[in-house]
Amino acid sequence: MSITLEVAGLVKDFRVRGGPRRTRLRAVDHVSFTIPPGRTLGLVGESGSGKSTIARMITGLAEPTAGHVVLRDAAGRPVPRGAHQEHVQMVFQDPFAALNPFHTVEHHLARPLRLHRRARDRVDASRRVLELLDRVALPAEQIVHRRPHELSGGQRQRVAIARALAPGPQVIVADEPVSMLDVSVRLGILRLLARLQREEDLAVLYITHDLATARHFSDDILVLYQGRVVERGPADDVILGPRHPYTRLLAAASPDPRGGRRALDVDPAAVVASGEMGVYDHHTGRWEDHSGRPMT
Ligand SMILES: Nc1ncnc2c1ncn2[C@@H]1O[C@H](COP(=O)(O)OP(=O)(O)OP(=O)(O)O)[C@@H](O)[C@H]1O
Repeated sequence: MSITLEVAGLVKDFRVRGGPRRTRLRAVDHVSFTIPPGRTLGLVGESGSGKSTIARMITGLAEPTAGHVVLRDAAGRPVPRGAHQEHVQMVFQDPFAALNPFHTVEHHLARPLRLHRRARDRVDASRRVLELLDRVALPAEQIVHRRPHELSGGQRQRVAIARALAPGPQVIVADEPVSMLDVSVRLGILRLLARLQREEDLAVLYITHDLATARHFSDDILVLYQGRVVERGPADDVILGPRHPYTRLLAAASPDPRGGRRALDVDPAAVVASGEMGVYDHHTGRWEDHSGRPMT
């Protein structure tokens, strides 16, 4: 089954501790996007811009203050809320924290298989566990009885990806899936996610603050600043021809692939001053306000 992820007008407010009652922080401010099957959307923005909060609302770990997360089947019908968990799975930043230190690789994978009725019995579950490990290019027989601390960081993240695949999801939310891994294994994990996406026609939300991998592994990019979308469009257009001062700042501050860091050519104050600017949409080639109306 192919699934499209639709996020419409998503808002999340948090109560600020210690402040006067009713003080709220708007962490996510009317964010909308659609990810069809077989596409990757890169969600970029610096720390605190609201990326993880969006991921948590999509996967049902947090309730939106307003707005909707809708999954649509190939005929455009919404999938009932109760079935979301089976269709949407998350890959977290820290695979060590995401896995239980007391349980073996087999346990981590057999459990979701049984919970989501993807295995008939114990024998079938064991067979499918080996298949899952194969799909994430791990030496199945060698590691199936190991515990998380007996694996390398990259292997742990592959196990976490295998676990995310166990329920047979059509949507994967990958929240900074390589930022805690050794640089030498990052590319391998991103290529694995890209291969799985092609093989399974998955809709992928790739959350990162790294513009270079966002460009390489995403079809489209959405730039988030203080909970708001400020720029969206095809990955190359956004990264190579940024229009919003904030995206320009991000692009200027990101490491030069030839080594070293580029000097900032945008004044951060200009970014703050542009807080009232709208969203630049490369698909339409125009500025829009935050409800999608063209700005003059
Ligand atoms: N449970 C919470 N209670 C109060 N404020 C929160 C909570 N979770 C997040 N926030 C605030 O919401 C804003 C967005 O946080 P979020 O974690 O979504 O950002 P992020 O872009 O994912 O950052 P990072 O890359 O550091 O994870 C931040 O200002 C954060 O302090």
